[in-house]
Amino acid sequence: MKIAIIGRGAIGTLYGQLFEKGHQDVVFLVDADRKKRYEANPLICNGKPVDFQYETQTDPVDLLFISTKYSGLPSAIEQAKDSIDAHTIIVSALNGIVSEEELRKAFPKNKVIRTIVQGMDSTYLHNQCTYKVVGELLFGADEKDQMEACQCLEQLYTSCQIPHRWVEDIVKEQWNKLMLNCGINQTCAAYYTTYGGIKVDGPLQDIYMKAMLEVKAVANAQNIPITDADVQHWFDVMEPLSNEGMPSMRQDIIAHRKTELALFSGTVVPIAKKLGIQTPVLEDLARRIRAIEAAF
Ligand SMILES: NC(=O)C1=CN([C@@H]2O[C@H](COP(=O)(O)OP(=O)(O)OC[C@H]3O[C@@H](n4cnc5c(N)ncnc54)[C@H](OP(=O)(O)O)[C@@H]3O)[C@@H](O)[C@H]2O)C=CC1
Ligand SMILES: CC(C)(CO)C(=O)C(=O)O
Repeated sequence: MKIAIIGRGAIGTLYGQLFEKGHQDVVFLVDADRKKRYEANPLICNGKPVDFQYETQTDPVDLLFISTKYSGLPSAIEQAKDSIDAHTIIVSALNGIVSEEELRKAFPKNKVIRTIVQGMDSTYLHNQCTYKVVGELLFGADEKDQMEACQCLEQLYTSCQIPHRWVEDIVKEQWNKLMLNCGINQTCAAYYTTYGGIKVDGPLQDIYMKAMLEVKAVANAQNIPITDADVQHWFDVMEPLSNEGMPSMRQDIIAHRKTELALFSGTVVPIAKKLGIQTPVLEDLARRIRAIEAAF
């Protein structure tokens, strides 16, 4: 399969390597400046140089895999235009639920398959990527005409030995992950804390919990069946994480990068308002994060 990846950071590097190990034809689509920069400074992954191929444009690919942060999505869409055609399947590894919607608007002839990547410990900073745990990829159809594309992805991920699950209800799974991100990412970011700070009983854990429950209420009002057991599950998943670890949004704040707030409270609060649901905790977290960003 010919695969183009846009976004050579923690996630793009990890999946680029897995696709290449699975003998796929992988190219990273980049603008001219990045091409120059990437070719001059080899990427180091887990201590070894990685020789990816970088192009500004290529013949239409079978799969377009987008792994920029949300702030890079508009330029990734522009970048992709000349390297896809109607047969190209599009996958977005971005957190949240809106990147697929934006990609469907930009590329109405293509199958954009809802996807979640999770559980990896990949980090990327200054041309260095490290990971030990590859995590897993969840995907699924939210419309009937996506079955053929899902079958194609199932074969690809299996042949590349990429841990994956083709799930029945991908919309529910995406809201479930969104609930975690709205809670843990935003609380750690707004209150300058790590996983350790929200694992102990106290006001921060309360905020984390209340933010998740607000997302659950918004999901349930749209008949998306998130349960209390799903909320509890995230508490159990987060428990063994190291106290010093921190979610991506807190890392963005430390690095003075624009956060992905638009994917979290920025997505849920407007939906809640339309449904007449109160979301005071999500709104307060958003205010705090905007204030931190404004002071960069
Ligand atoms: N990291 C993780 O463990 C997880 C991440 N996610 C989600 O996955 C997404 C990607 O995250 P992550 O990999 O951590 O992000 P990174 O910041 O590590 O990587 C994003 C990369 O995208 C590149 N980029 C931005 N715009 C363009 C463009 N127009 N053309 C080409 N490249 C571009 C940047 O390149 P440059 O460096 O040259 O500016 C950057 O290296 C996010 O939505 C994140 O929330 C989800 C689950 C886990
Ligand atoms: C699951 C979690 C919280 C892992 O840190 C994540 O998705 C993120 O950091 O963005």
